[in-house]
Amino acid sequence: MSKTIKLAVHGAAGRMGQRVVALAADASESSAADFTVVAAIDHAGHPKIGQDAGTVAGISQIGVPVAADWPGAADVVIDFSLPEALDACVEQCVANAWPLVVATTGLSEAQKNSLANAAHSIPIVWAPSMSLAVNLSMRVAQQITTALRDVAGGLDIEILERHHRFKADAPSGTALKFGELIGEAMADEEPVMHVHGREGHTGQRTRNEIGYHAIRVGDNPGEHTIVFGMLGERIELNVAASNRDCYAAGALAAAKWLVGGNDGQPMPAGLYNMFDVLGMADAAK
Ligand SMILES: NC(=O)C1=CN([C@@H]2O[C@H](COP(=O)(O)OP(=O)(O)OC[C@H]3O[C@@H](n4cnc5c(N)ncnc54)[C@H](OP(=O)(O)O)[C@@H]3O)[C@@H](O)[C@H]2O)C=CC1
Ligand SMILES: O=C(O)C1=N[C@H](C(=O)O)C[C@H](O)C1
Repeated sequence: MSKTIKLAVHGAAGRMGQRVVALAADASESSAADFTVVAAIDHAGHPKIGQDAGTVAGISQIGVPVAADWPGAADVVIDFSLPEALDACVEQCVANAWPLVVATTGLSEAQKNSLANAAHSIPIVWAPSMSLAVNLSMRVAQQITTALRDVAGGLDIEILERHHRFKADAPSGTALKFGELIGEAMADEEPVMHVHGREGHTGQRTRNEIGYHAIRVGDNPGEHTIVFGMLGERIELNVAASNRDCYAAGALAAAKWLVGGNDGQPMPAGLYNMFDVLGMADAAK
């Protein structure tokens, strides 16, 4: 029998943590052959503490309780938690030399710096969206921006994102990443301004701004629309999740990549993203 990857899930009782546990452990899922869930970690006060993580995730029992303690051994950790929970997770991974996938969004600048520091000693994949379709759309958005940035009459770019009513951060990490990449592709002499919503007498829109609009409705698992507006026509690039499994599957792919790289060798310490995992790091920008 081939060796499976020992996976610890941080934020295991949450919406995303449950889907990671389910995809990693459910025998009907193709990725289950690769992983053994060895720890399902959440905070000590969580009402699901002590319950079987498989049951919590809506699958059959996996013999691993949701617990606040870290395991004695793991090959890799996937984190879908809260910004305030992330620091302890990073500390554990550094102390134990565990590779880490960070999916949590809404991180502070200090937390981004400490992730970069931690990546001197362990390999980390950090991305605001683990979805293949989203990451591919980011590359497409860069290409559209490059192609149209000097169009006669000018180009206006606005980012609309829709998420479920429970989401804690706005705009989404994905929207901010779209904006960062598009801003680089705008490559104007003037600095890009990131404008969050508009209200009142705003005056005319300037050329060098990117607008962000965060919509919170019902149970939407995540949708991003990038509007490229010109005089006379527009392009709308829309990427939408039907459920959370695109993110969970992407996180598992990232975990597998950290442990086995592209050639079966573990990835060295460093800060990686989903472009690296998906082989899109060098895609035309
Ligand atoms: N990169 C990507 O592809 C994606 C990223 N995300 C991001 O992942 C994060 C989680 O999303 P989601 O699953 O919807 O959120 P949830 O709130 O459903 O899940 C977070 C889980 O972490 C728990 N938690 C809180 N504090 C701690 C702690 N100190 N230690 C361990 N666990 C803790 C929460 O418990 P409690 O409920 O009691 O607070 C909850 O069970 C968000 O930042 C979201 O934006 C989401 C989807 C895709
Ligand atoms: O909270 C969510 O649900 C999601 N958050 C991520 C983000 O902030 O970009 C990714 C995805 O859109 C779902």
